[in-house]
Amino acid sequence: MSLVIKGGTVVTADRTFAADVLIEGETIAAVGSGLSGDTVVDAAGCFVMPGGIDPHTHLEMPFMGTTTVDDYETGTKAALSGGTTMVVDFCIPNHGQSLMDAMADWDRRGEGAAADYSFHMAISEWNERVNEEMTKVVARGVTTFKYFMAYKGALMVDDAQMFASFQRCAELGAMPLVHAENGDVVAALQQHYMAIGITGPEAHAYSRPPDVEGEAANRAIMLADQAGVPLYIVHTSCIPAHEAIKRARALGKRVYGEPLIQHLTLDESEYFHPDWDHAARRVMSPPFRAKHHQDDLWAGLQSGSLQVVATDHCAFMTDQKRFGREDFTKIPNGTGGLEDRMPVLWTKGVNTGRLTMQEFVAVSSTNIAKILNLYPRKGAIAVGADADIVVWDPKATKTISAKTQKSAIDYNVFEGISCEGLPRVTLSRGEIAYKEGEVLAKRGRGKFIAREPFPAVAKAIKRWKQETAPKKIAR
Ligand SMILES: NC(=O)NCCC(=O)O
Ligand SMILES: [Zn+2]
Ligand SMILES: [Zn+2]
Repeated sequence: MSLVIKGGTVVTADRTFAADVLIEGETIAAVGSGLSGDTVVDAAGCFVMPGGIDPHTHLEMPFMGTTTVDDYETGTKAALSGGTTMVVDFCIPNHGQSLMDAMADWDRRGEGAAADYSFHMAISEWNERVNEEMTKVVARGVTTFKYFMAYKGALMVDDAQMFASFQRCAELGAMPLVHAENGDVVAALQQHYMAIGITGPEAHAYSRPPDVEGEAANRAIMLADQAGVPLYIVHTSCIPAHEAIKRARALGKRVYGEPLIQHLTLDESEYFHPDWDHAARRVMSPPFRAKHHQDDLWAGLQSGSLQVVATDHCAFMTDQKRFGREDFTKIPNGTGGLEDRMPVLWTKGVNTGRLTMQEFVAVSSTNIAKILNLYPRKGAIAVGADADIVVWDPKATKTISAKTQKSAIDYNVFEGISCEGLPRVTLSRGEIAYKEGEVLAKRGRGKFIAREPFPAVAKAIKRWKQETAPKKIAR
């Protein structure tokens, strides 16, 4: 069976051109003019782009005493409805749990996926067992490890643990990802605000100021450089963290930054809202920032110092947020965004002239496919690539509302935002997964995508370090 997407304009990260796209089975068989197939998808007036890849989600994740409500089924269906065809989710072992046991838990969760997915593995302790198990994790196709520099007493790791584990990443050709916030300072500031009686969601923002993120970003960059690994900094939300990344890149370090669609479009005033529920629903870490940080993040995407737009989709219901009614430190951290990332990014990015269409494709799909070693299987409109494609109607409009969303969450942090530019059809490995308002993809059709390590980067960094290492003077 073949399918042809006819009459559209193909947009990739580097080109825009009129072409049909022929799909045979799960992959792209031809890109050109006058193609025909058994099934025709009409793309007249539409852009045909690689499906989005969201590299930062927390589906059915136990966290802060509760579990996120979007599981792999509802989460990936929400993603498909918004033009995202792949997610990379965080596998987070319980304290003391073996990495491979945790992976088995996440494998079970992943069985519900309607779209393709992959994992990052969190490291929240360091010992011989973890050291050895990292090899098995990489052999399983999970080549990125996540380190939380915050969440003291729970997931947080210290510098010695990170450094040892980053060195192991270097040996394995794996890449570390960091949540960059100084967890000791956050914990102290949280205690301070509770002690002086500022117990509401506004204190969440007060206790996590931008410099706390900037310091941790700088520290993680230094540790990665000393260990000889590339580094990916998740949810880069503010000027100090972005400055750290810019400085590192200007010095030739392979450091990547990932702003979230929330940080690009929403600001800290949300936490000052008089309605407690409204403010608490927006509690996530790092918090939304003052507006001038947004301009800086957009500039990073424009200039290439930031490469990827993600969501950190971590959906807690209002009732779960209310666990922190008397104590903001108990509000589960996390917001939604999977189905809104692409429409909001298009509306606030392409429609305002902040991003070109090619830049949109780059930051929503192709760049992360390259960074995670998924390219060109994912993130490309090219012969042989998986047919993960979005047929994007730039004239279609909607106003975001929790009432009509696919996600299981009972509110939406983008509520009321009018979007112009939406998926008409989303294809996942050649199958029509979403069409004009309806998700057609079934639970369980999503596949786990194993990824290869990055030995070339590790080798290049190692070689350069040898080249530039301090040398004994022969006398
Ligand atoms: N971001 C957030 O607030 N929740 C999810 C966990 C994390 O990524 O820090
Ligand atoms: Zn985080
Ligand atoms: Zn996260």
